[in-house]
Amino acid sequence: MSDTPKSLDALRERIDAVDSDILRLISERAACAKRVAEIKTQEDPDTVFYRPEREAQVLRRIMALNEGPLDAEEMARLFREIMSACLALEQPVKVAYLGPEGTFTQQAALKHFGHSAVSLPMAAIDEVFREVEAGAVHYGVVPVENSTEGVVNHTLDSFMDSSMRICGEAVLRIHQHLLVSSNTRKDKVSRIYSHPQSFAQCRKWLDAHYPHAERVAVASNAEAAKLVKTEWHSAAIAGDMAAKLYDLERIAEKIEDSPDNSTRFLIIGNHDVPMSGEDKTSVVVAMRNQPGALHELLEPFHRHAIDLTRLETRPSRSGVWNYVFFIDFKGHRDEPRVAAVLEEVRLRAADLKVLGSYPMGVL
Ligand SMILES: C=C(O[C@@H]1C=C(C(=O)O)C=C[C@H]1O)C(=O)O
Repeated sequence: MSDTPKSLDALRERIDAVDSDILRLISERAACAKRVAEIKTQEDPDTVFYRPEREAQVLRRIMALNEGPLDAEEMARLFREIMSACLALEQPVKVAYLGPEGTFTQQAALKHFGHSAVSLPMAAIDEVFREVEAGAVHYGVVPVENSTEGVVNHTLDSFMDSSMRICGEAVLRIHQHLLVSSNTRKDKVSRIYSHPQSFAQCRKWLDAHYPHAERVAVASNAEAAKLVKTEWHSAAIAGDMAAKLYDLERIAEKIEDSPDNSTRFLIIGNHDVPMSGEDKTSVVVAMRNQPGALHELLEPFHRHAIDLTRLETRPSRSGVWNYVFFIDFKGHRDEPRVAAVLEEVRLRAADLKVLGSYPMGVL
């Protein structure tokens, strides 16, 4: 900016003027979003205002237009919050997540929907599914895979019995910290609480730094953080949200063994999402138990040059030696190429369920 003023007073004056512009523009944007909501209501009185594909497009556009000095992700996060606030004017999105409060899943929910969403903690993954199914909330957020520890089987299994659709995904970088309370004797830590996944993600660090401490697995990191408050010889492994919520001190930060430790979460809802331009599709397929079944299943994807992003095998609950495959791939079910593959797979499979086509995670 060549016309940036030089003195402190002049710069502050300039910032005030820019803030007035930002304020006016955000208000103008909010008024437009309100008007969109009115039009949607006229078209369908029971409409859900939130549109995952449109929000993904807005964020991608902002990231592409951004020229700095803020980086594109930081800018998109700001716009994420503006959209969240605009939407809440009409109807805050209600989201159930795998709780308790302070878990990484809550962090993922707020990252995806913004802080104006109403987030409600559930005690178990199937409860999240049930809340969405019952219409008590608009969406649910559940973890599905971690880059270090692999798949969350419980989430995949829940899809087998449910008619819920996948409406989005969110990927979160996971940083684990060793936390203590103000009562803890830091030199006397003999017990560490955490969720089994977190222990697994920090195994080498723990072996090196606390080889003799007892490791006690609990239902969530937030639960671990809570327990530490009551014991002078205990510490917990958990993330930032739990540390803040329970007012704990980090005595060691980012103790995960892998520097790019991340977890993928799925947004579940009860409707199909239109194309956003960069989408993924998730399906579950049951194959007849015969030689070459997996090859037969994957061949159409290869022939149509469809990019598989994940393949998981789970034992089917019906029949001892039958397997089901969870497959994620790039593309939307409304694209002719994807529709053609799905049709071929349907003919070869004992059963095919499309869990959803949804925008690839933006943030
Ligand atoms: C304004 C709309 O409704 C909601 C708000 C959006 C926004 O603030 O940009 C985007 C999509 C919807 O979640 C819309 O559909 O365009």
